[in-house]
Amino acid sequence: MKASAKTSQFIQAPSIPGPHEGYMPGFGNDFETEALPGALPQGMNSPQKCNYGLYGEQLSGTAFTAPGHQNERTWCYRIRPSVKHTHRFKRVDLPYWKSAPLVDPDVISLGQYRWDPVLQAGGTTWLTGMRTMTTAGDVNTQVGMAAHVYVVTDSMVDAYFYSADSELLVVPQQGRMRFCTELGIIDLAPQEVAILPRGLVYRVEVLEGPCRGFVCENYGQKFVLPERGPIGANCMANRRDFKTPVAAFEDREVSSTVTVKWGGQFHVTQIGQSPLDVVAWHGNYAPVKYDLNTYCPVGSVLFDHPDPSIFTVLTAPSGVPGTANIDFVLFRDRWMVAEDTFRPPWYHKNVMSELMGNIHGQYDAKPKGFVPGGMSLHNMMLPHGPDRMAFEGASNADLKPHKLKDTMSFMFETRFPQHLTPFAATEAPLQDDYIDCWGDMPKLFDGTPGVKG
Ligand SMILES: O=C(O)Cc1cc(O)ccc1O
Ligand SMILES: [Fe+2]
Repeated sequence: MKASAKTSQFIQAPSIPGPHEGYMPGFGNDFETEALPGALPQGMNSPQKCNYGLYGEQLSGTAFTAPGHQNERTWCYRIRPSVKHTHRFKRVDLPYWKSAPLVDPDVISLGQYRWDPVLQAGGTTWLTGMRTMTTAGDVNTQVGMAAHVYVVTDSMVDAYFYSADSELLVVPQQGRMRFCTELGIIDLAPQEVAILPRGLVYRVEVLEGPCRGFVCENYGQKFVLPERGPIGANCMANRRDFKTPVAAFEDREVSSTVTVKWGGQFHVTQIGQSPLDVVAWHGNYAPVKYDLNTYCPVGSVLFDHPDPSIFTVLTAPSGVPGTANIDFVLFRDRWMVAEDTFRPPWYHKNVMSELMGNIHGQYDAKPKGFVPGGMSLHNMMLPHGPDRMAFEGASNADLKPHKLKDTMSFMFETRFPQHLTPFAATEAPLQDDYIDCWGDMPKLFDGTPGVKG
């Protein structure tokens, strides 16, 4: 695949190996990083004059008075204050990037749905290539989420974006992208994920295209690591495997645009320079990436299939304990060892809504039809489970230890019903025959005791 033009023009301290290699480990740590020596004030946030003539500016990710363990903010030392970047807005239309609430009377959302991978002609950027599949909750009251699929072929050139509405969890499935952000650079490939915090300005470059993947747009409280409970201090996602970029900045005076998502609408402003001009920063509100292959799955070691919450990578709380606004759940390669057990996911009806995407390989409950790049939706209280082929295979399998190889799928699970967008219902490659995968499930019951089928 052809690499698109690269536009990164960052300046970093000579000791830092290179934009794509400079990351700091930890989740929610208090980091400090500077791209020029001495740019970061020590012992205080607001000196009368900052070194290098920089401006000090705070980015508040939570309310000032949020409890200490949730309070997130970052102090930026930048060439210009952000207010010089973003004013005099004009409304722009990005017709495929939708926000909740969006309940189209012509669209039926209840049901079991599955889509083939979305394909698109070229010429799309991070903004124009975003296609909303479902929305849930309400962007204005900051509850719920949207699930998107993107196809991106072109880099954003002198064009920048931020979402005031949401943090974005990015799950690439194909291609490689670079997120050039105010706080540093994240390179992202399939089987990695990134979180772009609410309010953070960035542009997206295509390193190897076309790029396709999924985005969970979280309108609510930020993603955190789930409680491990009796599992203890280790396994599942470990904090040190999350990587936050070191400071990197651009000092470029060139006519540019900043597009802002705010209240479900998009607005653009024209500026005369790159807004990625943060030379140094410290704080705990920052973008992060995570390699899904570092996720240490814990599962059944004797019998039965535990609830999939055992595979939660990240959870965005809703305010109701244990009932997430969003859980991000990973089904990766692992050993299946349970004895005398139907090993795939059980048949299920759920108060939560389950949107799944396939990143790589085959999913055990759906050996056919749920392909990499594809998505499925099993909405609130809509039954689902293994298809006939998976049921028959697993009911008759020789239950020796078996490794599920070449498999990586995920779930965005929300407590709110997910509403299909018109794009998901009509333009996207919806599989009309999806529910037929259960249509010919045989009746095995014949009134007599004993094992059947
Ligand atoms: O395949 C699914 O739809 C998700 C799922 C996974 C699992 O391990 C148990 C139940 C369930 O619905
Ligand atoms: Fe389920």
